[in-house]
Amino acid sequence: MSPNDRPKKLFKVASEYNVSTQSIVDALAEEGFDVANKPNSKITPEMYEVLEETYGVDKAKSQEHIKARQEYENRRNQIHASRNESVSIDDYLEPLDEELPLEPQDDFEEDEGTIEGLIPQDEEEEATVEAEETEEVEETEEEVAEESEETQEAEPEAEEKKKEKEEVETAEEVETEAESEEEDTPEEDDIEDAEDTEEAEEIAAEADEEDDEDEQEDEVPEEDEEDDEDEQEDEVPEEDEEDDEDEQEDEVPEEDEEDDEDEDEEDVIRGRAGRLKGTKVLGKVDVGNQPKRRKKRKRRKDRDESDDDSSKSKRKSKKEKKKRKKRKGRGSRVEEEDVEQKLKETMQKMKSSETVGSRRQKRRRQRKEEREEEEQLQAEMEELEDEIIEVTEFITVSDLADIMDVKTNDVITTCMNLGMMVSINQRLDASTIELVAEEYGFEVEFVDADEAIEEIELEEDDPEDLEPRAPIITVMGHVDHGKTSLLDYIRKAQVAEGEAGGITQHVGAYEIQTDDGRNITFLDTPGHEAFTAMRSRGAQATDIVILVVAADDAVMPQTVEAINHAKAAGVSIIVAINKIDKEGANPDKIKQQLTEHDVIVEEYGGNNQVAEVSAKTGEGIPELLEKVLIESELMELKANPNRRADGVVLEARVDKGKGTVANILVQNGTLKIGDPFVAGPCFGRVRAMENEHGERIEKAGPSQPVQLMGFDDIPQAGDKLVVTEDEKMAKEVANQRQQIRREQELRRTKHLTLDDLSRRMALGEVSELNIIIKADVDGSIEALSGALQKISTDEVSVNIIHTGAGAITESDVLLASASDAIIIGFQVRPTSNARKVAEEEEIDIRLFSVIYDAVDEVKDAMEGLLSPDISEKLVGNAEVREIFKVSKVGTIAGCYVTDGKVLRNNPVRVVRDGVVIYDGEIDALKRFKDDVKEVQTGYECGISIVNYNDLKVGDVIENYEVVEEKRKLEDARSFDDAEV
Ligand SMILES: Nc1nc2c(ncn2[C@@H]2O[C@H](COP(=O)(O)OP(=O)(O)OP(=O)(O)O)[C@@H](O)[C@H]2O)c(=O)[nH]1
Repeated sequence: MSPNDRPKKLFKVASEYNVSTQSIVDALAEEGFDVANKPNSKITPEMYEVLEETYGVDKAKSQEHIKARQEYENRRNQIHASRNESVSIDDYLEPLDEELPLEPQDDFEEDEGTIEGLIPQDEEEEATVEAEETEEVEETEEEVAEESEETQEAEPEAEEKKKEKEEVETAEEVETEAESEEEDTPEEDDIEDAEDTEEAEEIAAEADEEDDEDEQEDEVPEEDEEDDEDEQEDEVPEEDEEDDEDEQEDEVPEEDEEDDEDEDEEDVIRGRAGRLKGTKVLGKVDVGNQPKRRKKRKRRKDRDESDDDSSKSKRKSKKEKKKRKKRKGRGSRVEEEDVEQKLKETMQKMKSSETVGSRRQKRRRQRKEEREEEEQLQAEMEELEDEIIEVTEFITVSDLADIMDVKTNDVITTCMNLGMMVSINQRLDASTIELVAEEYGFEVEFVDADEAIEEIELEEDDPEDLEPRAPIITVMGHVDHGKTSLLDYIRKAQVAEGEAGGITQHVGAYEIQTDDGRNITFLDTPGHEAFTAMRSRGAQATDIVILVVAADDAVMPQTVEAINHAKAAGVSIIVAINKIDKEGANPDKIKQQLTEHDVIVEEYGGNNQVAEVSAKTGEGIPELLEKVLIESELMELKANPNRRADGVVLEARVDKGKGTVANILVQNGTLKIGDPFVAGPCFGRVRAMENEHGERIEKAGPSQPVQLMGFDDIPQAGDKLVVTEDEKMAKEVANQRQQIRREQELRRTKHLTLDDLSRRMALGEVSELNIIIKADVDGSIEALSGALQKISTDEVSVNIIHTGAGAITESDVLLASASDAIIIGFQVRPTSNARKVAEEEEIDIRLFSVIYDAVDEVKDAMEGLLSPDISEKLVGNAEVREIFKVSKVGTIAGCYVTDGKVLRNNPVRVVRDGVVIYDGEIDALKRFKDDVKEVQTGYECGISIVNYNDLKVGDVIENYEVVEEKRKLEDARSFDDAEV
């Protein structure tokens, strides 16, 4: 996934642009994006684009700055590196042809070849040995150079130079001492003063090597300038890249002040010296001075005494060779020029070889860098992977700490810093987990506990195995429009005819057969309540809804509700315009009215089939059934009867004789006697099955309703029943589900609430906020839904699934439950039934008297800022039972306190038929003739309201108080964000 496809978090984007989160929020707000100033707020690619436009220039500038800085650093490093490499003499030589295709070793052989010309044949062997030694030294010294380079890169230049000088001095000392065999060991102490022990050891080792060479040289009888030259040559291989110009130049004149003739040779020597590195060489230069020689001589003397004859003779021959060479060099001018020429050529080639050498070094360094880079990248990748933690919601503080590998106390402290007091075993909700994890640099992926343990995977059917199945129908419609009559008619007409004895028992659904032998299954609980109650448990049994509308009536509130419920479930709607036998039946009017609710019948160019029927006469019913079958064909409803069955529990109860029985609708596969199954948190084995006629059956195929026995416990309507491989598995899954259900019941609210919204958003569970609006009048509904729809964000869109005027009913609550919606009531109240169901189903009902309060509250919830400082609390209700008109005083309502209590000083609202009609204050609260401060439930009282005399019997006087709520975590968080 490209980074642009994925929303970024606000705080990351802020740090990317190096601006405050508030600035980002403001900038986005200007462009119409509403983003909460929370670190974890998601910045979508679209917002990111906007920010790129706003801050892109700054970002580019800062990137340029970074780039410039990097370039500067690179340049600086290069200078360092090249200084280390180029301590060579090359800098003082003519520029050389880079093209020379030379490998160092070959070059060297070639060099030797060239040297051959000037070195007598018998010296060739020695020259080769020397060359090999040089190679070795070069290799070692490259490594040393690399190390020293690394060290030096970190040092300021001035210091570095100083250090180099110190090194030179140290090395000189080392070298000087190294000349003496006896002093070889103690010298290491000095070397340790140099920057690297390892390097120093090498220095020592090389010093030893040089000793050998020097010894050989020293055996030359005449110790004069020629000796110096030899020495110089021997030193050459050890010249370090780090050597600096001055040092190099200083050495030479010191060594060879008088020897003008050897000037060119000196150049040559410098060239060779440059190729080989090592601070020790510089020491050697000094060693070339008198004291060194003296030491050498002394040592030679010692050696002479101890060495055996063979070594003596060997050295002698070498010395002689050298002597001859020198003398030869001196002997003729022409030869000298030749030598000069040859040496120059040699140097050129050597220079090339050196270039190759340094290239090799560069390559090596490059490879090293590449390797390091790769390793770093790898480490980063691993780190990134490590950064994502997978947790289930409601993990305890200590478990979270364990997963993040931090101390529990630290997590507790972090929570405190975030404004939460938590204990070690406290379970954290999703948004808190995310916030805490973020503090430790972790990204959270929530794993659904249900998913985590769900072991039953329903395998996909091969399309070839699928066979058409009967459609499953639910009949819905407004009260008294004829749902039951229609179902009854169909049942009697279609079932009673075909089956002897008709339907003898209630199995929640029944199958009918049309004249041409095709089956239709009807769920026999009409109305959307049952349908929605089932759906609210995650089960959808219905394929098609028959929407019954009485032709002599009109599209009524429950018709609209039924439409909304069906649409929310994504179920096809077939309209049955009933009671066409009645006078005044006007099917066209119904069709027209339905279009207003997006149910457009075919003749009006829509997709909804319509049948005009009479449940009384049976007219049009065959056509209706035909249309149902056409619809089911269009829907290609198919199932595979040859597999393990799955289905849905329609209802369950305990039967005295049979034990737990449940009505099951088989949806796929074939359910057989003996099948082990799991249904929600229950499990069992099919002991017996009966059809709707009370007959025992051995098996039941797709779309077939059965009454099933064999449960270990009572399942709930809507639980999914799945046949498992064996009973053990069924038991395991059921147990796990039980555990999860228990935990879920303990921990989480069943349905979405505004308080819960930000948490659910953090879990990624909510992408739309479903709202049901109930208000006093249509005008309020429009205003409210318009305002609410506007606050949709990219993250969460506000989806108004149902609106209606009047009190909040049970049906509204059930729809909210099935669609995971919240209910917003504007100047209306829930009916007592609705209130009860809402409590059971944990549906969030919010009541408002000001439209903008409603909008603000939803907006705050979406931004995770919910928990208003001020809220209303219902104190009690009093029902108006009698009205007394008292002149000069006004209307006094004789009331009965139905619940809670009525307090004299609290504000009141007058609610009529679930709709708030007045909001005001109590003028007088009386028990008999006494003014009282409060009246408890079950007592009668007299209430008069300031400036309101229009009270009627049946009104409810709602007594409420305004409470100030403590700020919650979200608020604390928002303060923190403001500081970010
Ligand atoms: N004339 C005539 N009367 C009908 C027809 N269908 C239903 N009725 C009558 O309408 C009344 C209500 O019918 P029900 O079937 O109870 O209506 P319902 O929609 O099931 O009503 P609830 O169960 O209260 O929701 C009954 O008195 C029926 O006899 C019809 O097609 N024609």
